[in-house]
Formats: sequence, structure tokens, C-alpha cells
Amino acid sequence: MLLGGNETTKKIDNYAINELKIPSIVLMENAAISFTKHIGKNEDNFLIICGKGNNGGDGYAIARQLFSKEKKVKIFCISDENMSNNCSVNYEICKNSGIEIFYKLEKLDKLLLECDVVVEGIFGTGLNSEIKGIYKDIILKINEYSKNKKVYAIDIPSGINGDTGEIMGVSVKADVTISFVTYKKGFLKSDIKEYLGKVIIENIGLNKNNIVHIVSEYYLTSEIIKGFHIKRDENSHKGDFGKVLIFAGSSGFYGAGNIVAKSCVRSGAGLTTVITDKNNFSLNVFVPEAMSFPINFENIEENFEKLEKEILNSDVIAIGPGIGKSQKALKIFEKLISIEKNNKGNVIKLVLDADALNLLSENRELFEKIKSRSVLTPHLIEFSRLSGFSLEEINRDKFEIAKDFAQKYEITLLLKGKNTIITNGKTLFVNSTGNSRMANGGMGDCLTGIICSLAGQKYGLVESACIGAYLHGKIADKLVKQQYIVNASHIIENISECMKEIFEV
Ligand SMILES: NC(=O)C1=CN([C@@H]2O[C@H](COP(=O)(O)OP(=O)(O)OC[C@H]3O[C@@H](n4cnc5c(N)ncnc54)[C@H](O)[C@@H]3O)[C@@H](O)[C@H]2O)[C@@H](O)CC1
Ligand SMILES: Nc1ncnc2c1ncn2[C@@H]1O[C@H](COP(=O)(O)OP(=O)(O)O)[C@@H](O)[C@H]1O
Ligand SMILES: [K+]
Repeated sequence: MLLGGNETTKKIDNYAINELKIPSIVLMENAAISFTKHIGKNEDNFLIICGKGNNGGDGYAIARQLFSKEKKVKIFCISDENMSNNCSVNYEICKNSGIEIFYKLEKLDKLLLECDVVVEGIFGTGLNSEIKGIYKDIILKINEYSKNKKVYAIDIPSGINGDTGEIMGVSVKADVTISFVTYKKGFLKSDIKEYLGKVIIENIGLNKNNIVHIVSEYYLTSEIIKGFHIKRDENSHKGDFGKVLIFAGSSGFYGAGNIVAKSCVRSGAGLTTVITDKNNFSLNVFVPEAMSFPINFENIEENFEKLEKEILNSDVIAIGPGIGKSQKALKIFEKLISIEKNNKGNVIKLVLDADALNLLSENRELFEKIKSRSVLTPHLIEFSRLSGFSLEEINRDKFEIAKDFAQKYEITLLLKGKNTIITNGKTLFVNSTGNSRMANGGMGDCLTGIICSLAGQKYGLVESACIGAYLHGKIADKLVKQQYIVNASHIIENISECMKEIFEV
């Protein structure tokens, strides 16, 4: 799904009108037809509330569409002065068609009381300041009377800023928001769900290929994830699905390594090997399918010759969870990223998380060794250390800071949290899955395991990160329907089933 703010929407609009030569009134008609498709068969007795911009124009066009389907329709016109051209055209048609139009605020209570469904087209992407006066009164009245009615918002609930999700003084609380072309960036704001209701994104008659060059941001949906799927060749063998080497876990934190390894195995990697202390036997019990590369932490260098062979044999290396920030951890990290290509001549992909990111923040010369082949998966605090921006700065301008960082260091960034971001500096994806019940230790390790596994199965870095984030959150979203908290172990046991559902059902 395309993701865009008010500016992107205007650009698409201009492109459609000026380059594709689609008259703007046709776009509005298409929007109205698409919108009306979602009106239930049993829904009747509508009050359409219209402003004077194109959002209001959509409202009049929708009123006409509903009227043509013999629905009971009344319109409340907020102002018939200074209407936009297309708003005025549709307003005139409504008048000429005999649809009842009301103008006086005193009438609004009765109209709201008598209708069953409200469609509001007061403001859309054109809202540009705090809402006051009569507009505020009308929005408050809609909310007051909406308890037993269904409220549809056209494009954006009037009062929500399409870019930021900020409530501009007051906002309509919709049951359903039917928005056009792009999922509005503002919808991502976590505390406005009660204003948006169910969100549906509709087409206005544009082929995605015609406008895709205008948009570089996407809201990750199952369609996009399905589109990334690489079908398994029936003649394939385990060597085709990646040799993944994992450096995760250390004394006191072996669980981290075990979680990464198990997630990696469950997500379908061909062969999984974990570099771990020679005295750690928990891996074999927790993940019998994984192999271990024992290392003597008393004298790590004595293992480096063998380790070099292991690196040359790998397709992907995941580094970080639970390794600590000791000099020894740093030495192993440096060794693991010192070889760029494996025995097959392929670039060895890297997935860096947790302490690997902290070590990277403190040893910035290592960025040179990881460029063009890495996914970095920081949470906000790790990203703050990596990027030098404060949490406040990142939260204010997350998309741009994330993109600039990915571009500058030539890496794929997966910035974790609510609405995880994935970007390679050019394209940006925002994850649509996940919930607060998964905010507990080990979740990130699980994600790392899934991503390195996918990278081993020949998915690109961006694709691995997108599928990983989507799948990880999707499993949690399913589990919270029947349980209160979701831990990494719960996710792990459901990876394969959810992969089947996403890729094959
Ligand atoms: N390409 C697209 O996405 C299309 C957009 N269409 C519709 O066009 C809408 C955008 O239309 P407009 O750009 O005309 O903008 P709007 O209709 O959202 O609002 C603009 C009007 O509201 C006034 N206004 C803004 N803030 C105000 C405030 N705080 N208090 C009082 N008045 C205020 C402006 O002066 C202007 O008259 C979209 O939201 C969508 O509904 C559709 O017609 C189909 C095509
Ligand atoms: N409120 C939330 N909404 C969506 N996803 C969340 C939320 N809280 C945590 N997550 C997800 O859980 C994971 C936690 O990762 P991380 O912070 O690295 O945990 P840890 O290091 O403890 O394993 C991330 O993938 C993050 O996106
Ligand atoms: K609206």
C-alpha cells in the first residue's frame, strides 16, 4: 500500500491531471464511486455533511451516487461560498437533482438525530490550521450524535492532520475512514485509532505503475509481502537455503543465542551454526537442529583459523544479541566482518543487532566493512547511539533521519518499535503488524533470527527485513486474540504456520 502525506497526495493529483490528462472532476467521480462501494446494502437514510473544498466536493458526489441508488439522502452544506470548482459542480448537480440541502446550523441537531448514517466531507488533505468557530461546532455535534449511528469519514476524519496525525483542535470520530490512493502518514499516530475507526484505502482510477515514481514510501501489507515470496524449487537441497552463522549469546545470555538460532531454524534456513562458548551445552537441548562452533573465550584467537573457514563457508552472518561489549566480543565481531565474500564468491550478508550495534557506535571505522551487505536492526535507543540524534529528534523526523542514515552508511536499516521502519535510503516501508504485548526481552533476538534465515534463503536485504518484521508482528497480532502476553518462544512456535498462511494461502 502506498504511504503518503498531504504533499504526496497533491503531487499524485497534479500528475494525474497534468500528465495523465485525467480531468480532476473524473478523479472526484472515481473517488465517489469507490467510496460508495463500501456502503452496506442495508444502510439507508444518509446525512452528508460537506465543506467547501474538494473533500466537500467528494461529499456532494457521494450524495449523488447514493441518491442514484435510491437511498434516502440529505445534505448539510456548511458554506456555498468560495467553493472549489469541483465542489461547486457537484453541489449544483445535487441541487438540480432535487436532493434536500440544508444550510442553517440550527437545523443540524434534528438532521443528525433523524439520520442513520453520517458521511462527513468537511476537511481532507487541505486542512491547514486549528479548527474553530462553526466548523468546530459542527464536528462536536457529529460526535455528540454519533453514538447510535455509523459515521464514515471521507479521506481523513475532519480534524486529523494527514501528515502528522495531530488533532487540529477537534476531530470527527469515524467508524470507517475511506481514504484515497495512499495510506496517510498521519494514520500511523498511535493514539488516534478511535478517530479513524476502520481504515480502507481506495483507488481513484489510477494504475499503481503510473504513479509509483512519485511515491517511495509504503505501508507493509500482506500483498507486498506475498509479492516478495520466492517459491521453493522442488529439486532444492539444504545448501540452497543458506548457511547461516550466528554470533549471539555469552555467559549469562545464552538464551539470546538460542532464541536467534531457533528462530532461524524455524524460518527455514538450510544450515544454522552458532558460535558459542565451548562450555555452553544449552544450544543442543534448545535447538537440536542447530550446530555449534565452540570457541574458547579464554583465548579467542586460537579459534580464528577455524573460524575463518566457517566464515568462508557462510552465506549470512548474524551478530549481536547477548554478546556484550567486551574486547573479546569486539575482536570476534571484527573477525566476522573482515571477509566480504565466501568460497562461492558471493557477498556474505550481515544482520547486526543489539551489542553489535553498540560496538559499531563505539568503533565507527567498522562501518566501512559492513556497507552494501548489512541489515541493522536497532531499537530507538540503539539508533540514537548509532546516528547521534536524540530520541526527541528521531521521533520528530523519523522517516527522513532513517533514510539519510541508511543512505549515508549504505546499509538497510530496520528501526524497531511501533510501526517499525525498513529503509535502504531510497525506499521506505512502514510495518503494519505488531503490538505492545510483544514488548519483552528476547523479541528482538527472535526477529534477528528470522531475518538472517530469510537472507540465507536468497531474499534481498530489504525483503528479508520487511518479511521478518511483518511476520514477527503478524504472529503476535494473531496470538493476542487468545493470550495476554506474547514472548519470543510463542512467536518461534508459530513462525512456520504463519509463513504458510502469508505465502501459500
Ligand atoms: N488525488 C486525490 O487524492 C483526490 C482528492 N480528493 C479530495 O480532495 C481533498 C482535498 O481537497 P482540498 O485540497 O480542496 O482540501 P479540503 O477539502 O480538505 O479543505 C480545504 C478547504 O478547507 C479550508 N480550510 C482548511 N483548513 C481550515 C480550517 N482550519 N478552518 C476552516 N477552513 C479551513 C480551506 O480554505 C479550503 O477551502 C482530499 O482530502 C480528497 O477528499 C478527491 O476529490 C479525489 C482526488
Ligand atoms: N508496542 C509495540 N508495537 C509493535 N511492536 C513492538 C512493540 N513493542 C515491541 N515491539 C517489537 O518487539 C521487538 C522488540 O525488540 P527489542 O527492543 O530489540 O527487544 P529485545 O532486545 O529485548 O529482544 C521489536 O521487533 C519491536 O518492533
Ligand atoms: K473528511
